[in-house]
Amino acid sequence: MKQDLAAMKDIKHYINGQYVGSASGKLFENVNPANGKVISKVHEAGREEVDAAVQAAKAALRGPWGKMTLEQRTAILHKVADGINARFDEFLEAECLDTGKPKSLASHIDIPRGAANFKVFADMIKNVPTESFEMPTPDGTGALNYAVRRPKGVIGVISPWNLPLLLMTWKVGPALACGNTVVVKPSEETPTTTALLGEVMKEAGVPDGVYNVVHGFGGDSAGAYLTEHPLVDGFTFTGETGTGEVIMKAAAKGIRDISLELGGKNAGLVFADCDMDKAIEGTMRSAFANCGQVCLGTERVYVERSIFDEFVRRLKEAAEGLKIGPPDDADANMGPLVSLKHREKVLSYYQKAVDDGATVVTGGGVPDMPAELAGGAWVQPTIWTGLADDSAVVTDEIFGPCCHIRPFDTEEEAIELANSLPYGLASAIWSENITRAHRVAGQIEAGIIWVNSWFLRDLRTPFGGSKQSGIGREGGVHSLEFYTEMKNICVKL
Ligand SMILES: NC(=O)c1ccc[n+]([C@@H]2O[C@H](COP(=O)([O-])OP(=O)(O)OC[C@H]3O[C@@H](n4cnc5c(N)ncnc54)[C@H](O)[C@@H]3O)[C@@H](O)[C@H]2O)c1
Ligand SMILES: N/C(=C\C=C\C=O)C(=O)O
Repeated sequence: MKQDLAAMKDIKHYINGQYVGSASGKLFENVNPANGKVISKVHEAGREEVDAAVQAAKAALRGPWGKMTLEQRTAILHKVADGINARFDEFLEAECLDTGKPKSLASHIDIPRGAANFKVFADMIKNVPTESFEMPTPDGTGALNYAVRRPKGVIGVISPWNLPLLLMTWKVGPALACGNTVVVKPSEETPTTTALLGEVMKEAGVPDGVYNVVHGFGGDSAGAYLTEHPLVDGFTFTGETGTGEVIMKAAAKGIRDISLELGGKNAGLVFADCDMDKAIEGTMRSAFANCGQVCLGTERVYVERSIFDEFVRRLKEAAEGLKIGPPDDADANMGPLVSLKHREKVLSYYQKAVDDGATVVTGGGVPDMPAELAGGAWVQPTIWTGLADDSAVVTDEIFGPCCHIRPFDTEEEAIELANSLPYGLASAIWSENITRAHRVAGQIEAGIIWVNSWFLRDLRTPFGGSKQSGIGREGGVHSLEFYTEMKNICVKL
């Protein structure tokens, strides 16, 4: 059963505990974004494969998985986490081949969190209480109410390409901990680690049909077929806001619940009373980490006027100090974008910035790379100033290694600027005046606020976006709320 990575040249669906190809024989290419070379061929699921996966997931709810005790289920999820860690290097290699991200990044974030997401929720579900109420009744004997949690059923999981294993297991971990079964449709850009996880699930003792994977695209492909399937009981989606709208519409047919983690255009607020070293280090990571392909990243930086010139100069210095290179380059701290197609989008904004009159502080184009990497989706880390607040570069999510820096004069102005867009995902506030930091944090219209930090993650906390950045919260008990149905039982005494 064990397929090493080399065998993953032909990435099949994982349905009912088996790797299966598409009946249509339709395949698409999985390309290495660091050099443009084809890594593998991937089977594109038709309605037939998606139906087989959903039927397997439905049946598994009534099989051994549905009959297991909480202890048995959570013990298996710990084994899944151990299985990922036992094959750490394979997952690392697969993730970095698919995304081009530096191994130094994926080995600290993507893969460890891929395992942790199973352990955290296996432990959480064992310790979360429900509720009970005693009530009086006219005849004086009273009644007892108590609530119990039950799995929602078959969960459709649709995940993005920027943190493929992390963001997929951030959903699959709690979904399985709560006793559900899943059908996962990973991004067409990054299929491998989701496919590989099927082997780990099998080895850990996850019964067939509990974890299913179908590959393909969105509209008119596997993604849409999954959201249109009537036997799916709920959907959890992470991706672009526009895609979230489409999925929400599909979920409405049959009244299926949705959890949406969507796009953002996050603001960093840098006050003159900040610790400049911290603010530069944090803003540099939030603008350029993962080649700027992090939903929580900062693409808008608002800096108090008195320190504006110094901040711009130092962030320029930091950006120009980044080492751009392929995953195996131990010194690289920025890889390529995920695809040439995504690079076209990012470079169109680089051009738009110039057309709109921006000052290009640094970057704005494509770096010179060695011949063997010339086919990769490389871009320069880029900083702009001088754009109008309504420039598309300042209002649209670009999802690349770039940010626009704008001065402000008052706290009220900074808050108004931060809240000026329909997005509301995350924000970072840099100030050593803790009263001010708390005051400003309470007024920013976003789901996730960091003060003097960025991407510091406690997995028990509520994670999600406001406004057009999402619906619902993941993390801690908030995930359990989505992946279970609460049932109240009232007993007349
Ligand atoms: N809020 C968060 O936690 C979070 C985290 C990571 C990424 N994101 C967002 O994700 C986006 C980048 O990821 P992406 O480009 O993969 O997003 P995307 O919306 O293009 O695709 C995400 C997933 O949805 C699928 N999909 C696309 N159209 C579909 C349809 N009509 N029906 C069903 N499935 C469909 C894709 O195949 C992919 O698997 C950015 O906007 C980023 O902000 C948000
Ligand atoms: N959901 C999480 C990260 C999202 C990153 C977005 O690109 C997480 O850390 O749990």
